[in-house]
Amino acid sequence: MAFETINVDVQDHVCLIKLNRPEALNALNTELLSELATALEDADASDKVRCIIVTGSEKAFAAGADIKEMSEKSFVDVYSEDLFAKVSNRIIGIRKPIIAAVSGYALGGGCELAMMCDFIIASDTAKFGQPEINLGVMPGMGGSQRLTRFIGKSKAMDMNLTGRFMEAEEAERAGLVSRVVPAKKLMDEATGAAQKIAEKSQLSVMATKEAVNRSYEVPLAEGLLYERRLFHSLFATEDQKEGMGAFLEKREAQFRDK
Ligand SMILES: CC(C)(O)CC(=O)SCCNC(=O)CCNC(=O)[C@H](O)C(C)(C)COP(=O)(O)OP(=O)(O)OC[C@H]1O[C@@H](n2cnc3c(N)ncnc32)[C@H](O)[C@@H]1OP(=O)(O)O
Repeated sequence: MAFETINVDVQDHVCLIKLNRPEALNALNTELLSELATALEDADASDKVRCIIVTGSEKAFAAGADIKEMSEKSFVDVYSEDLFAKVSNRIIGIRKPIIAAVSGYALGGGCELAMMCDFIIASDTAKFGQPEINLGVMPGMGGSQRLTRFIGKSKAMDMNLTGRFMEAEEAERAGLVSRVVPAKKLMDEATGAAQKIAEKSQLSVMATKEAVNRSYEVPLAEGLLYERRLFHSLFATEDQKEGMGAFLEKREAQFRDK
């Protein structure tokens, strides 16, 4: 499928989705959000893809929702369309792992998009923020909820209420970002991580993603039970026999996703 606002490339089982509206710092308009969700769903359904990377440009992962597009909307428009919720639900429904490779600005919806991915690898130039407060609104795609769970109330309040940007190093310390690397090495680092994931059994990868995400939704006892059930269920797979057998035989495992 041909897309106008994103580029999609699949190599070695890794699908790279690059946001491509440089003239607007990858501002998330309706077209881009819809193309992104479609590309993610395509990758999720493809046998050729085992891990997904979402990235932007060196200057901007995404500078937020498209303010030009939003500026004329009324309550009735945004309430009826509910665009951000619809797109968010499509993104969080993806079962394969998604890495956000963030360089430059990840603001508003850009920061929220990165947080919907499974983990964030940032370049040392990355800047995260929820500056919606400066526009007379507030986050509408998870910035008041996910950010608070990721970095705690105090920092989330600070970012949401002052609209300040958080540099990569602080974001790593706060737990928003898993690794920070020099800008030039960002894509190598993200691709390396994606390839590592792509070598594992898809069954244990998907179950692990499901279990970690579950921890944000349910009390600990329920989460632990969910984890245990998934752990037990993996013993019904050939990949469990292969993984443990390979360890004992001191060889590389050859997973078949069965
Ligand atoms: C999803 C929700 C519901 O949570 C809501 C949101 O996401 S609201 C949006 C939140 N984001 C912002 O408020 C950030 C807005 N952008 C900026 O503050 C600045 O552009 C910057 C700090 C990221 C970069 O500044 P600078 O280097 O000076 O570049 P600019 O000249 O400002 O931008 C270049 C070009 O891009 C356009 N642009 C940037 N961001 C957006 C945006 N979010 N929507 C639409 N267009 C955007 C900007 O207007 C410039 O275009 P031209 O004026 O040159 O045509």
